[in-house]
Amino acid sequence: MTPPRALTIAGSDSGGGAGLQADLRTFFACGLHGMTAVTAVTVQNSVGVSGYHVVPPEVVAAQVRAVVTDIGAQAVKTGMLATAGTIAAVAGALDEVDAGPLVVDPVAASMHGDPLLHEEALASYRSALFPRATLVTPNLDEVRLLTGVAVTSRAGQREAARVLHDLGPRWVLVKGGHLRDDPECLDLLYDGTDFHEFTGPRFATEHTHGGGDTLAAAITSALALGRSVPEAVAFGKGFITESVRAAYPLGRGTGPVSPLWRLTSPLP
Ligand SMILES: Nc1ncnc2c1ncn2[C@@H]1O[C@H](COP(=O)(O)OP(=O)(O)O)[C@@H](O)[C@H]1O
Ligand SMILES: Cc1ncc(COP(=O)(O)OP(=O)(O)O)c(N)n1
Repeated sequence: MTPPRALTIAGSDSGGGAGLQADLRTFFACGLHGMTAVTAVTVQNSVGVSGYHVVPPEVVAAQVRAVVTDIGAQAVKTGMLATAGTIAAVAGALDEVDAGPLVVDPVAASMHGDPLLHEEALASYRSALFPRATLVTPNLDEVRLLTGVAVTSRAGQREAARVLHDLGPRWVLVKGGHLRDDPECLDLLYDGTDFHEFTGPRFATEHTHGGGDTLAAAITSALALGRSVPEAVAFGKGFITESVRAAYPLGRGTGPVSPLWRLTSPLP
């Protein structure tokens, strides 16, 4: 039987921990057929990102059209989009096709602080992509860049969610992984009226590379399977919690979260 399909529009992480590699692993672990529109090729390992090459925006848009018009998609996720030109091309291509709910993870930098987005592209996120999004999933650094709101508490997450929702997305998920003094990890979902809190344990690990990608890809998977946004976020939160629990060290630096916890044991 043909499984449901999801598309990620994202950059490649040569180290395999984040970006489209994390998205594909997650789609696969959730039982979906995953597809990619590659936006950038990063030179990346467990220590950081030493450079990246941007794929021409028209090639990104062509990848989106090629897979959605032939194979079809029940949901789409965006990750590293890198430039204002790519954001405009992605918005234009998604307007031409029916690809289901759109989850926008507005990736701005790696967890090591290496920039993955041109500064002028922040305005394009606000004007071109957020109004089209079913859900946006910023971390607290991205919240500050996009809104100017510096979140230091759970109350601050609510304030930021209100400001982000005014930019046009149907739903906002303000992730709380960076509130390191909070003994739990609270992710806050907002639809302009009601707040929904999703809380999980905070594990004492530095190996959280690809965590934001994995959460957003798990939510995208559940949306592709027809779940509502609150149901999909509840699924995603459970999925990322187990993926952080299963994270492993890699190389000299930071290891990835592991969506593979959901699979059966490896080959004998
Ligand atoms: N140490 C941790 N233990 C458990 N969950 C975590 C931990 N760090 C982050 N998370 C969860 O991983 C997801 C992504 O977290 P966050 O760090 O906020 O965003 P990003 O990975 O995009 O920087 C969120 O669901 C967050 O609550
Ligand atoms: C190609 C690419 N896309 C996204 C990221 C961000 O991953 P990471 O640094 O682990 O941050 P979160 O996934 O936790 O938001 C990346 N490094 N490379």
